Amino acid sequence: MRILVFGAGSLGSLIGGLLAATHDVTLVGREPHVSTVRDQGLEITGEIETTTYPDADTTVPDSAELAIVTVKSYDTGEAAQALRAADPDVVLSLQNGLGNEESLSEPLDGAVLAGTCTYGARLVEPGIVGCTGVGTVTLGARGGGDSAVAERTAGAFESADVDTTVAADMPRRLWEKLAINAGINAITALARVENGALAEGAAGDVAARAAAETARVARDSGVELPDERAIDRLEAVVETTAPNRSSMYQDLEAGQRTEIDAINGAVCERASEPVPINETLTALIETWERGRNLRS
Ligand SMILES: NC(=O)C1=CN([C@@H]2O[C@H](COP(=O)(O)OP(=O)(O)OC[C@H]3O[C@@H](n4cnc5c(N)ncnc54)[C@H](O)[C@@H]3O)[C@@H](O)[C@H]2O)C=CC1
Ligand SMILES: CC(C)(CO)C(=O)C(=O)O
Repeated sequence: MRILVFGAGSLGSLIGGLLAATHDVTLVGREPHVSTVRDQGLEITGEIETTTYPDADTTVPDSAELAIVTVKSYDTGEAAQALRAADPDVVLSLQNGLGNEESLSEPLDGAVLAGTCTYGARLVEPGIVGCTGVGTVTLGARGGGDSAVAERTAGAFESADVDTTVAADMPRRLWEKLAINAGINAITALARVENGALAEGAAGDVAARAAAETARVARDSGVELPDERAIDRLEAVVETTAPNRSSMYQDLEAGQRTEIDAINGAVCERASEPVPINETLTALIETWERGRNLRS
């Protein structure tokens, strides 16, 4: 399959690098990473050790069967505009947060699939990406239901040994992942603690309330997600990722913009009643970003 990965940072390089073992892959990213990959191949280290040879460029090729989007959520609009030149048959977002599929489907004609990914990735240096956790890609029709396009796409991932599940309930799965990120990311970033610090105590209670608020907004949006399920999933991820620094904590440490708008901000935006925990977390992270001139 001719695949383009838009956003060859940590996750895009890992997934694109793995897919390049059996597919014709182009990584679209920034210098000096793309030149290094073109000249020397992409080295994957950590829990998976291999080198593959995707093509790499700073602009999109003129066609693609599948475009996988792995930019940060605040860059999705720009990615969608850039992808118009490739006119991909199918577009798949593996990003965190809510709203990415909507931003992609507006300017693009191809089918847009929703996805989540529990692989862990970190760009170590140009040409080298670390796999910090072997996980699963879950994908399916963005509105839910069966999808032959999703089955074909999953087949392409499986043929490259990327563990993949096709789900007929992607809206619920996106909200479930959102509840986990809404509970963990901003709190660990503000308190400068690893995920495991939320296993007990006051911060853990606040995280559970953020996840429960998210579940309530999901139900108001027509997605069946009980509070208990959202909190159970949150607690399970806190336990399995206990030593991790959340992506938002890492963004704050690096002085970079966060995905707050697509996580806690997305809960606030869709809420028809007050969601005080999500509102507070959003306001605090936004204030930090403004102080750093990271948002207008
Ligand atoms: N890193 C991880 O382990 C995981 C990340 N995610 C999600 O995946 C998404 C991406 O995360 P990361 O890979 O960590 O971020 P990242 O910042 O490492 O990668 C994004 C890359 O996109 C590139 N990019 C942005 N706009 C571009 C443009 N117009 N042209 C070319 N390149 C462009 C950036 O330069 C950057 O290298 C986020 O939504 C994140 O929450 C989800 C699961 C795991
Ligand atoms: C699941 C979790 C919270 C793992 O750290 C994550 O997705 C993130 O950090 O963005």
